[in-house]
Amino acid sequence: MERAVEIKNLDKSYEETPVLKNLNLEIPKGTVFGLIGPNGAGKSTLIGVLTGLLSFEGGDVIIHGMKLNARNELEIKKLTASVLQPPLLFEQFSSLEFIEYVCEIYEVNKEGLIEKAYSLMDYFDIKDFAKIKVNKLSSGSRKKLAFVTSVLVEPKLLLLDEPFEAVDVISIERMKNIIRRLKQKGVTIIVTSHILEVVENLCDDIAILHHGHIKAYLDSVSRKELQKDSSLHEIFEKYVEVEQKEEIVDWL
Ligand SMILES: Nc1ncnc2c1ncn2[C@@H]1O[C@H](COP(=O)(O)OP(=O)(O)OP(=O)(O)O)[C@@H](O)[C@H]1O
Repeated sequence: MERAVEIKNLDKSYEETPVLKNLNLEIPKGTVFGLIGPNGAGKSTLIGVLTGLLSFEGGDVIIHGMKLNARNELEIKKLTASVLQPPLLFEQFSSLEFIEYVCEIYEVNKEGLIEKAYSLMDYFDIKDFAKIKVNKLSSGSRKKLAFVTSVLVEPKLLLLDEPFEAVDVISIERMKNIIRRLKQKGVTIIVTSHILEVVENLCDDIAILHHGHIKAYLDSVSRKELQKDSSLHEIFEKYVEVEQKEEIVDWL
């Protein structure tokens, strides 16, 4: 199986604090990959490293066979799009101006682009905001605008950090439809989410990240085996060794 992403012995710290520790991970091409883990596990940091926005101290990150370094950075950025948490938007642009600006950076073919942008905005009920400034949008609409833009730049690798957070249930279903459609077209999608039901039914392989380590890698075979008797929620609890703390709120 070809790999979209290979991460070898990755070390990433913020100042003196290590966050990703000797992390190894391989993500198959053309799949939807779920990255789950408790708050502070390092999911956004890992996504940030993959976007090329965050530097790292040790190890190798290889995307589509290219090592992430100064020489390949631009080429890798061109084949990668992301929805970050919080989404990275330009506040003084209108939604449509933002889309057009990002598409220009990615050198997307302009023919039919506006029509495509409007149809996707319509699908996510943000068409009425096309001429509205980004800083006036609600948090859900901001997320949807970031998602729509990331689709329009036609990436080979799509990084989605909490794409469903703040998004209504109808739009979550529609995002899932688009993600499945992109997968059919051969795009690799990496998704982080705390909504395990969505991860469970959307993703192929799933990794559980905890304290900067991959605690479990669930591929289709191990998922079938483990999920015979347990839900993803139970598997998650097991791997992150959830501490029972009910007595702490006894006073309530
Ligand atoms: N810019 C930063 N400077 C210093 N520490 C940071 C910075 N960003 C994140 N951290 C720390 O790194 C650790 C991992 O954070 P990260 O945001 O990657 O986790 P996460 O798994 O995405 O969490 P969540 O589910 O809460 O979004 C946390 O301890 C966090 O406090």
